[in-house]
Amino acid sequence: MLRVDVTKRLKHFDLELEFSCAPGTLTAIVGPSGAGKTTLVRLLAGLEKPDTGCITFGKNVWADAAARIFVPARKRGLSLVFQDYTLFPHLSIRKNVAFAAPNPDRVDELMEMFGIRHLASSKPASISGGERQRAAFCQAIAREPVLLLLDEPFSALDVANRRNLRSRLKDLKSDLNIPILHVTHDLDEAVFLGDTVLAVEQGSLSSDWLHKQYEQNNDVAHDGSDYRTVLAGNWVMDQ
Ligand SMILES: Nc1ncnc2c1ncn2[C@@H]1O[C@H](COP(=O)(O)OP(=O)(O)OP(=O)(O)O)[C@@H](O)[C@H]1O
Repeated sequence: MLRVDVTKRLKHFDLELEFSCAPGTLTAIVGPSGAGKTTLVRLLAGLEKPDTGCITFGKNVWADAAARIFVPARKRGLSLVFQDYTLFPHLSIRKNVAFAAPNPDRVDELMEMFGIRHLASSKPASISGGERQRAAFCQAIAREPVLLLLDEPFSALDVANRRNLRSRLKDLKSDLNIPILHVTHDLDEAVFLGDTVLAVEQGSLSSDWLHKQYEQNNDVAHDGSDYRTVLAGNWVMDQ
């Protein structure tokens, strides 16, 4: 279980967040631009230190401001996928995916699942953006991380690639059995993928923003699900 209870002073407001994510579940983080979503990802990834509070993963303390404990990114055993794919340009796609992967069989299985097995010997520069992002996903998962952090991983993709990757992620979610944190601007995507949807506004959890979005979206999400159902359930954590 990932537990987060931190504050961090930002330029215009304080980030103050408290929540937890269980293994096998996906927590979608939504909210307006500049709300602090990427800062949260950077705190979890070990790229920034909280000013106060703790981040723990199971029995491991990753950050504790009072005790001056801070475990750096490379020692947290997590994977991070951004909007911009993070592949080594000089390595083939298979070597990229296999980089830091403990189990070679899993590499081939994941490449098959993400539809990039035929690109095994290609270099990143010679394949499409969507294929590169699929390879970046495979690489992130093949490392067998304890936590998967996704920061707008689909936002540079066209609709078809976006849908394809979304579905793969949904299929994999419970199999991976790790907490997944997914930052997105797309509320439909958050509702489609998320077991929990957290809205962050000005650094704090707030369901107000989500309610406003729901009203503007005319009650019904594009996939047919009703935001009202989502908002009435346990999906949204109210502060
Ligand atoms: N290290 C920092 N120190 C002080 N302020 C920061 C720091 N990093 C980001 N900020 C500020 O904190 C706010 C939140 O930024 P952040 O990138 O986390 O938002 P976001 O929700 O991810 O936005 P977007 O959806 O546009 O990517 C912004 O006003 C930003 O200028």
